[in-house]
Order: sequence, then structure tokens, then C-alpha cells
Amino acid sequence: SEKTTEQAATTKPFSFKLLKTEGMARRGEITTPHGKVRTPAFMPVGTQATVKAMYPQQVRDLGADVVLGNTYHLMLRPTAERIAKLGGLHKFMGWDHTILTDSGGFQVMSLSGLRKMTEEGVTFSSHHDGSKHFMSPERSVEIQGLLGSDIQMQLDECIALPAERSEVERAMQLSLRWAERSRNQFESMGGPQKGQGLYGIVQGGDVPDLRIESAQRLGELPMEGYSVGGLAVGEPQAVMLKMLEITTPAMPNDKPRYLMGVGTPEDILESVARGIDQFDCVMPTRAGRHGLAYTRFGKVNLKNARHSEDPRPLDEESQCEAASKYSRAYLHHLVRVNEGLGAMLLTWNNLAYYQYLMQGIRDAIDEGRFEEFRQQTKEDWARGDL
Ligand SMILES: CNc1nc2c(CCNCc3ccccc3)c3nc(N)[nH]c(=O)c3cc2[nH]1
Repeated sequence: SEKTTEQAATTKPFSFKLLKTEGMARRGEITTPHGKVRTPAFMPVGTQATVKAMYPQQVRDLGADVVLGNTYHLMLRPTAERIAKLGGLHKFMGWDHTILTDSGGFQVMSLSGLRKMTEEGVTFSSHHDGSKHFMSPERSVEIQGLLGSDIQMQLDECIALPAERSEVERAMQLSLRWAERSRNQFESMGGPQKGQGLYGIVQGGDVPDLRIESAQRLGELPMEGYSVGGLAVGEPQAVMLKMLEITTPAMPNDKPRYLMGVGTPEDILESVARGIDQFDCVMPTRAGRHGLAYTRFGKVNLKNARHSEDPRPLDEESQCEAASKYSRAYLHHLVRVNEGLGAMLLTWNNLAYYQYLMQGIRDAIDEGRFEEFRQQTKEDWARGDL
């Protein structure tokens, strides 16, 4: 019978090597069935099997080792079964490197219509056509397996902050029970034997003792990695950073740590300094589509009329042509008349800048100068756009 989800060539086990540390900052390397992931890593978001406005090869050429797919979106359209029948997500989207998928819980709570959350799972209606769907910890792992995801997430319940302690505790305990069910499903599908990884997700809101309890109990489950969830949900940056200082020390030291949904360049720099290895955020791609450029010297809003006759490129020293070859005046024009090339060039520039920042962070940790790099980078951003 025809091959469904392509079995990756190697059956080398999933592994994480901790190469160097400086304070809480860590330099590492993850090995998955589709290659290596250099950490700290920024993982571009590819919600509907594409990093919006980018070709896969372009994303790769910028230095990305992993892109994100999304269970919620892909289970609705085109469905996981169809992608499996076509050989899996890697083949479907033409990305032959690591893919990480989120479990869909976060998107159900933030995107779908009418929904009902029980111990068993979550029932929801599609934000496309209102059709009814059900997602359990087992079904989410099954979908991620059908997609052929190299790094899979447990189904969890992420709640918005601020929230009552009782509500935070309920969601954290549920997520812990779902972690165990996700692990059982993952092992019954032979995930470890395929070299794939399943990450548990630490919850606990902004409540220190609940964060520690979640991290410690999750660490007792044999997961290949651990995510910090429940943050970047509206809390001030200071609260997010404080929760990291409490949570990462309570997480296993020899496994990757993924801070979900983060973040701006500054969030990333400060979170690396607090022990995080993996990041994802829609910021660089979404901001690019809205005319916002990230550069070495801070942000540039190309919608602003002050750029209308500025002949300078965004950054003439950049390796990325979107930053070095086009004038700000031209980018301003494209954004103002809403030409597709505007979104393409700014998305390209922003992803290039994020990967440039990650490479700078990795080199700085390798060379034992991360603290100096962190200070210098923040000064450069503060210089503003010269
Ligand atoms: C923006 N702030 C934020 N994002 C969070 C996410 C989603 C991370 N992004 C995944 C994604 C994958 C593909 C396409 C688009 C997005 C979370 N996911 C889970 N499962 N649990 C969380 O606690 C959780 C908390 C978050 N906070």
C-alpha cells in the first residue's frame, strides 16, 4: 500500500546536548528525525502549513532549523488524515527539517467558537464553518503523529491572566493529568522509537508555588522536553520574567525548555538569560504584514510618513536583501498602497533579523560573552533608528 506519513530515514533517538552554559543561559543542540536544532532557537510560525509570505527554502536560508505547524488549524483544514495520506506534513509543505506542532488547546481557547471543556477533552465548533469537533489528549497526539511532527506538545489548558488562584490550580492539575494521558498515547504510537519527542507543558499562571509544583511533577514524567506555558497571555513583561526565574530552576536541566508564544527580541534575550532554549512567536511575520520592521537598531514603522523620501535601506550591512537593497521610501510606498511585495519584503527582513539575533546569542554563549552581548544589544536597540 502507498506510504502514508513518511517514516523519517533515521531511527536515532531524540536527544538534547547541553554544550555550554553562562549563568542561566544555555547553548545546546537537539537531534530529531529531520536534523539538528541549534539552541537557543527561534522557530518561525507556519500555522496553515506555510510560513506566511515565505518560501520554505527562504526560511531555511535565513538559518531556521525548525518551523511550527498547528494541530487546531490543520485538523480542520485539510485534516490530518489527508496530510498523512499525502506523505505527512514535511512532504506536504516541502520542509525537510524539523517541525514542531502545538497541541491545539491554546488555539481552541483563543480561536474557536462555542466550546465545552471536560476531564475527557474539549468540544468546540470550527471558526470556519461552525462544525463540531472534539479534541482529547489522545486525539491531539494522534493528529500530531499523523502529521509526522518531530516535536509534539501535550494537550493542555492555558488560562488568561489575571486569574483566581483556584482557577489557575484547576487548569494546572488538569494539564498534569492530560500530560500523563498524552505520554501514554505517544508511547502507544511508537513516538520514541521514531525518534520523535513529546513535550510536557508547565502551567501555574503567575502563582509561584503552583509553577514549582507543576514543573516538579511534570519532570517526573519521561518527556523529551518541557515547555513553559501559560505566559505571554497579557501579563506585564516583569511578571513573565519573574515566573521564569521561579520555573526554569524547577525544570529538568538536561532537557530542552520551550517558552511558548514568546516573543519580542527583548523578551527572547531576557528569557535566554533565564534558562530558555526554544521560542516561537507570530510577531516577526505578523508585524511584517502590518508594515513593522525589526532591525539591529530597533523597530521601524514603515507606515509612518517620515519614511516617504528616505533613500536609505533598513540596514545596508544586512546579509538579507530585503534589508540592504530596498529604500525605506520604497517600502513605505508598498505598505501604503498595500502591495503584496511589502508584506513579503518585511516578513523576510523580520525573520532574517530574528535569526541574526539568535545566531548572535548562540555565538556569544559559545564564546563566554553572553552578558556583554545582552547589554550591548539592548544599547543598540535603545539607539533607535538612526
Ligand atoms: C502568544 N502567547 C502565547 N502563545 C502560547 C501558546 C501557543 C504558542 N504558539 C504555537 C503556535 C503554533 C503554530 C502556529 C501558531 C502558534 C501556548 N500553547 C500551548 N499549548 N500552551 C500554552 O500555555 C501556550 C501559551 C501561549 N502564550
